[in-house]
Amino acid sequence: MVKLQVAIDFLKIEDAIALATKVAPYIDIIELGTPLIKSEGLAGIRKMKDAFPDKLVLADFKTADAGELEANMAFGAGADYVTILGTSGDSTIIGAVKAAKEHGKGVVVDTIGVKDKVKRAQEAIALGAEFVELHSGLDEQAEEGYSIQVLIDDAARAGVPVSIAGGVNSGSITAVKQSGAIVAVAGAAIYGAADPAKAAKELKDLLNA
Ligand SMILES: O=C([C@H](O)CO)[C@H](O)[C@H](O)COP(=O)(O)O
Repeated sequence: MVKLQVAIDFLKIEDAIALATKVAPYIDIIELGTPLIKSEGLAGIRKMKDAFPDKLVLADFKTADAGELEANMAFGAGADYVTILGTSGDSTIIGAVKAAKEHGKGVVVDTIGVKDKVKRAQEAIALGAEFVELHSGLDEQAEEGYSIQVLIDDAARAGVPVSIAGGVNSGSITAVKQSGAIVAVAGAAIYGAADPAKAAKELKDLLNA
């Protein structure tokens, strides 16, 4: 079953927890987005995990250096996953994986800014990442001509466990599922919807169809 991850790009943890409360029945992984973590810090991760002890919580650190140290910070605060940038050196990923093993948690390597996402995904899994996020960030999505199809094609070619993030919505999530991705990440399609619970349920139903 493909997991559904909600990416929460709010700035206040109270707003993030209120959103998560609405959508939790349909969500497998709750992601604290990078802006939320910069705004609320490690305390925000702890508050989210305390509110949802039975959900997987992902801290979207996008770590570029000091992989072991930063991963230890995230796991110590209650995160089940931490993201490390694929553009960082192998030693950064290796350090984070070491921390993950010590905590019984997982590293997700984020390919934002990586040119050859398929190759880096394969390398990251070989280094011990649990899965790789094939990701086009908010700025890239705003560029003219952006299409999530590139990520969907990469996922089908990667042959390793991947998630897809970068404009997943009700129009694209079936293709995301068919690509072989193990996690579909949806941010604005859920938190920007008039009825986030309805939007999350629709995405979950499409994944389960
Ligand atoms: O990770 C994200 C971005 O870098 C800002 O933190 C987004 O949450 C991710 O791209 C998913 O959001 P949507 O593209 O809005 O689905």
